[in-house]
Amino acid sequence: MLQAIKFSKGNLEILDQLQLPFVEEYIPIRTTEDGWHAIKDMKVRGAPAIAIVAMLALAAELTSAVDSDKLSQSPEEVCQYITEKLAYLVTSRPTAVNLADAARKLEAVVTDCTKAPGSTGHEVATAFIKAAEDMMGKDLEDNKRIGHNGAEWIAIHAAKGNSEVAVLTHCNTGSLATSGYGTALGVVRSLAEKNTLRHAYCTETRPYNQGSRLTAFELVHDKIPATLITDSMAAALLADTKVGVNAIVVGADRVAANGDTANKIGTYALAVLAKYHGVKFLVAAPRTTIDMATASGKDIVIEQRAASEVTSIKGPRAGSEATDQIAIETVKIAAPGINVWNPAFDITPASLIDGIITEVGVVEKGADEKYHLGGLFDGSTF
Ligand SMILES: CSC[C@H]1O[C@H](OP(=O)(O)O)[C@H](O)[C@@H]1O
Repeated sequence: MLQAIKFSKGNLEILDQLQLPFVEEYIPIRTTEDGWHAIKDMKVRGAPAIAIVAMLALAAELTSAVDSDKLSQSPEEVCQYITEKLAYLVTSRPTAVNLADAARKLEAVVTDCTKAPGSTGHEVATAFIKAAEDMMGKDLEDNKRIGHNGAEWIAIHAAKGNSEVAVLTHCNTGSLATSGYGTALGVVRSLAEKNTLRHAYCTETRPYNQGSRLTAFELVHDKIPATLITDSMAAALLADTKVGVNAIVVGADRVAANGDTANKIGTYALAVLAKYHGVKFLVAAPRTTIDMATASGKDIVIEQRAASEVTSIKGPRAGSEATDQIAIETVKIAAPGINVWNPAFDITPASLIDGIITEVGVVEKGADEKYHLGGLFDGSTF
């Protein structure tokens, strides 16, 4: 399986996603500053992946101190250090909730450890490192459950009697956006594993091109029958009855308590198209992406990114050989001087979402046409 993140014996490496799919290079992340910049620069991206890399960057830093016996600070001092570093890491990207959720949970772990009678600074640091590693393992387990739950739901509610389905996905939500397998792309993988996938379609996802560079890379790697389309082709694809798209499955960066969902820019447009064409629209996300503290989509901060991501594009020169030394070049593609708007995400209202696929099950709206997501956390839904 493709691995965006490798963590072993305190050493963290990430696959530099700015160079994919043409160059596969793992780069070391040794400090929280390395982690912050890798997330900000989108060398690693994807809501779950940025949370995992942020926590493991701090874990790598602490491992270095623990292993070299430099950690002489008191439990309180180590806890304070971790708290400050977590607050710094959370500033790297604002929209995805997973990062803030992970920081909150792991801060609670170290706070509890600090309060334990006779605890040491070493034990507080070690508790953090273990919790960060455990988080990565749980994400992979959750993704496989999301994949299964989504594939089962689609077979029942979207296949329209067909034994195989065609699905469209947006952005990258696979092994390159998580600890492995993926969320929405995990549903595609599960459909393929169950031999119920007729074809997968992926959008290029301008301007960062997570779809054409990353999702297409994963689908080709896994030999899943798939076709790349430009974002502007989605409407024509849904209108094509010969293709017969059964469902659109996307990921999420933050699902608000009412089900409104922040996801990659272009998601909202796909949801409107799905509603118009009677195609099921599904959001796939672990519960770590569901933010019960945010009431609705209007309360979600949308990250604005640099104009250069729209006015230029990166890749190897056409015709250059696929070698390890391939040169990634930058090409300008917009008129100098034009203003640019580059929101990284948009909000899809819950009214356009037919189901939210989680690791514990697929949530649908109640008789009141509203999502009641609290039951995902107290066990009352599933
Ligand atoms: C499972 S990835 C979730 C989500 O994160 C991506 O955003 P980005 O590539 O900017 O980090 C995209 O919105 C995915 O759907």
